[in-house]
Amino acid sequence: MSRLLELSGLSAGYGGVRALDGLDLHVDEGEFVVLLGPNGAGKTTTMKTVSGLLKPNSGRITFAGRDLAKVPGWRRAGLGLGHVPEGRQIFPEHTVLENLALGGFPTRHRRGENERRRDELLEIFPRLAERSSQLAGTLSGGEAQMLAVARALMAGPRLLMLDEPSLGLAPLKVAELFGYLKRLHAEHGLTILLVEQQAGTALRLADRGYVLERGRVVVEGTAAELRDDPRVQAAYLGRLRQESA
Ligand SMILES: Nc1ncnc2c1ncn2[C@@H]1O[C@H](COP(=O)(O)OP(=O)(O)OP(=O)(O)O)[C@@H](O)[C@H]1O
Repeated sequence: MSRLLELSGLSAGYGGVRALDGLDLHVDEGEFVVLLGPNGAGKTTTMKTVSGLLKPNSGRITFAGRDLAKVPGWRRAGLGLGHVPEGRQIFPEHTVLENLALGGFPTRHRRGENERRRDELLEIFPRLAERSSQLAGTLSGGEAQMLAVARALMAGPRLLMLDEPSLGLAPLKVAELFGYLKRLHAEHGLTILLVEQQAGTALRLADRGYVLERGRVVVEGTAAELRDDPRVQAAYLGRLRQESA
């Protein structure tokens, strides 16, 4: 498996707040990797520095063999970096189809390619097909989250980063959304980096994971290793039990 994303010695922060403190992690092509950790550990900040929303203070981000230091944020989607940020950020005044069309914008595909991709995504997310002309602002939370994921996929990313997509969703909707992610990974070979508070669910889907604390990696391993790790169990056991109940 070839290395798709690599962060080495990454430090970043907000004014005087140090959010990432020498972070090292990687995602290989075709992997499903999860980032776990308590509130404020630096998970969202990690994604923001990768997508270019926040400039790191030091360290290096390499994507598909390319140092991202000199690649501005707005060009990173075109390189194959898809980011579904916390809070979805779809365009509420536009329809489902218009949101999808805007998602295809960063990559200049051949004529017809965006339409083909859109139709494929509407097949994967039939609920969006049923609501194709509905305004995005009137979708339910679960539908809006699916639209945010589908919109990011319109650009044909090599890596899809998702920041707590389960936030605010009812358990059944979380299961449905994660079912789609699993399928996109298993059947379409999509590489995924997922930030998730629901550790048990995330570790059932992922190949590998990292636990962050205070901007550093404190545990890393395969999903099975993380599930068996006493530190992960101590931090997440209640949640793991709850989720598997
Ligand atoms: N815009 C900001 N201004 C100042 N400090 C910030 C800002 N965003 C995040 N921080 C701080 O940076 C640290 C890391 O935050 P981050 O959002 O990356 O954590 P997280 O692991 O994603 O947390 P959560 O699980 O609560 O979303 C925290 O201490 C947070 O308070």
